[in-house]
Amino acid sequence: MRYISTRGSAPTLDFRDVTLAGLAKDGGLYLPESWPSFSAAQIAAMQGLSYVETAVAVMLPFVEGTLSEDDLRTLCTQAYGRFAHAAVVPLAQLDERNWLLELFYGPTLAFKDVALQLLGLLFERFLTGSTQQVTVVGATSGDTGSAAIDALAGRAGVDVFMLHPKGRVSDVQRRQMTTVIAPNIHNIALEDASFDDAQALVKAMFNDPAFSGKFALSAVNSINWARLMAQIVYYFYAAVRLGAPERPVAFSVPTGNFGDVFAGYVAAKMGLPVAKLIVATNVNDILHRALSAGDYSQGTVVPTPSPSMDIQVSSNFERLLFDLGGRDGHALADQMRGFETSKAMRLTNAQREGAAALFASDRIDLDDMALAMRWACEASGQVIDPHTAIGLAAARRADLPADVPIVTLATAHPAKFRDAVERATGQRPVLPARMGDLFEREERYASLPGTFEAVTAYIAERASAR
Ligand SMILES: Cc1ncc(COP(=O)(O)O)c(C=O)c1O
Ligand SMILES: N[C@@H](CCOP(=O)(O)O)C(=O)O
Repeated sequence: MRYISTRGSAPTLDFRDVTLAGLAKDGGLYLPESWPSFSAAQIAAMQGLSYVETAVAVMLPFVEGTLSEDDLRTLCTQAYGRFAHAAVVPLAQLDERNWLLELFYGPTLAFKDVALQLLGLLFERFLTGSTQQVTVVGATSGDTGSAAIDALAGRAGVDVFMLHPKGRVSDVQRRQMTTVIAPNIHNIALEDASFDDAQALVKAMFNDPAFSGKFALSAVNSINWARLMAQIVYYFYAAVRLGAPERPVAFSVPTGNFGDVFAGYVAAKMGLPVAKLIVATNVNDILHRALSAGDYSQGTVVPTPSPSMDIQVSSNFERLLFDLGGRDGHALADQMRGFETSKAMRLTNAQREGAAALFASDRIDLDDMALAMRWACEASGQVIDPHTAIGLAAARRADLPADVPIVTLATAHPAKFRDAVERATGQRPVLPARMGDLFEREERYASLPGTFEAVTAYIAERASAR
């Protein structure tokens, strides 16, 4: 499989190089040059497969030419062996039509582990025995950072610099990052910054050829294709358990950077019968405005109890616009440059019509989020986190035929956001025993102004030039 950039002028890469590359050299995002597809019979054959075997079946076409089927199976067995549930990502039923896909049984209690546990092993595999060293620069609103740090701490050949907006992540999220004291892990709290500021800094570092070349930059955010590839798997895994390929299934996805739901789009492109992908945002609603009215314009980020979705520039939306717009990299590069200058953009008719065929969207405010948390408790005794609640609120008011099951992606364990959960439900979720002594551990991080100069100087002092 070869990978191409959304902006049409970066070199095409194989799976190994795309995994280590991060942002493409033309500022675009990589994606496969064509979508692999499965027949109904091949999807039916996934019924009854374990999570690991489903992962091998779904991901094999994407790694072709770089990893053998046995290599992929070994990596998936190791990655998903760390999950604290035999099903890896179990389904829980809420009522006749609503289901939760619980994606938070990994080491850091959020769906990011599903992809990052595998990505950590892929980095190790691709760097072991080579003289290549990489510097991972990442931006996080809490969950990517903790999952990436768990996956990469202590690994040879990789330094990690993780930027989070100071004071805008939960205490559990922050401690999961800042208490990992490994020589290759560097946490940076950006003062007076949002996640968007952190993400913009990461992209600026990639777009500075001198800096990115000198330090061999690499990415763990969902700009990295391998992140999304690993997330496609659970759409197949859930849908075949609920009757696919005979029965279409809808998914409601709490959304920020559009990575998780883009993986659902890819699953549909690969032949999975997806009735609808519901894009659920909090009040930081750029994606809802884009999908419902064609208006992709950046607002000011408002801090909410679902901090991981406090995002107003959704990186992976570019991948969707590219695919829906006929994969014209030069036209998309113009459109994205316009957005970068004016902070606003209109979707083309082709993009709007293409999106409307598969996507619905909703914006969930604080009251509706809290109502969904209380409903889940009352309907089935489930305590859910604020991000999952946003997905569930959107699922419950989606306009879909009554016989279509709706799977809400449960993206984080409620204990990661225990203050917000307690405020909404009166119940304080307890951190799983495997989180051990998180609140007793020493924290270590640097506080820096959110400027390119301050952050690159900090990285340059600590990362060795390659
Ligand atoms: C708990 C949680 N839910 C939902 C999201 C949104 O996912 P995405 O950015 O892939 O849209 C995130 C962060 O990305 C998250 O950490
Ligand atoms: N919600 C994310 C933000 C980064 O998104 P990513 O999927 O692009 O890594 C987080 O928790 O850090």
